Amino acid sequence: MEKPILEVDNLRIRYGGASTEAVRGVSFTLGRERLGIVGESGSGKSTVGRALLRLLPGATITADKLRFGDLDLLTLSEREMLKVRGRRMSMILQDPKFSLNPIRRVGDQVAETYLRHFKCSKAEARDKALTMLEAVKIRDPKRVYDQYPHEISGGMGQRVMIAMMLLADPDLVIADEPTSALDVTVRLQVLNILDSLVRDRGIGLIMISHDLNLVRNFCDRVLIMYAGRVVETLAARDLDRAEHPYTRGLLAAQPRIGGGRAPLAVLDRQPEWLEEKA
Ligand SMILES: Nc1ncnc2c1ncn2[C@@H]1O[C@H](COP(=O)(O)OP(=O)(O)OP(=O)(O)O)[C@@H](O)[C@H]1O
Repeated sequence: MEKPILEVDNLRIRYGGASTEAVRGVSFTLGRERLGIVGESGSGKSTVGRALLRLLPGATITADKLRFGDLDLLTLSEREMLKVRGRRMSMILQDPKFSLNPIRRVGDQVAETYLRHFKCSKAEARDKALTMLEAVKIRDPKRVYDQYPHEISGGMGQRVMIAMMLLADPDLVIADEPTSALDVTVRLQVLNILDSLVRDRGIGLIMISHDLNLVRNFCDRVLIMYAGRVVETLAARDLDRAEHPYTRGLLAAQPRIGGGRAPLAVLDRQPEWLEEKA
């Protein structure tokens, strides 16, 4: 069997000063696949994603295992972590506006990412950046290269972020609600690009989302998180056969087109869902 890209065992995260853990014993492995993490707001999805990149200043992260390829993410020095972040492991966030520097041209920011990771001339980095903008289906890459972030649309911005990430050729991409700020057509384009990364480049992709329909259609497997723990893991195609009452509740709370005017189900939470061994 192929070695997993990521192995997470009993991951626990406590924000400084918090009385309870935000993540309570999460375990999963990731191969060259699309893994969805879903759950309501505050269930700990983003905290898990950021912990993998060790982007949680002030939080305490413990685990029985937190391995990324041959690296132990728990013991890696910050200096070594700098080589991993953005190079071997990347994150795409919901809104590219917060990730791009507003006062620098888009293309220069992409080229700079390449210069940061690889030794080459500025002209080579520019060529590489243009190739990558083209690879993410930006039609006029030379024009976009010279634009500022406020001059491009959200969908274009998201593709620029993906281009930046691709330059480094990562093994793992964590996409945190990457399409929720996009309209449906652009959303599909961005999903297609992410999908081809998994199929053509063999990366592992973690897709953090609120959207059960999205993960059902896009992912291979899904982790359902509730109050900091994984309550259920299942193949995306089996989502409708989920057994945990929380997952069933989430599914029942999805609005359906053509579903008539019946009131939406309200999730009735049970105290035992909070217990570590459900
Ligand atoms: N920087 C922080 N400091 C303290 N507590 C935090 C911080 N970030 C998140 N939390 C807490 O950790 C818990 C998990 O939050 P997290 O953002 O991971 O959830 P989420 O499932 O990703 O939610 P959302 O879908 O709204 O992004 C929440 O209780 C949240 O209030």
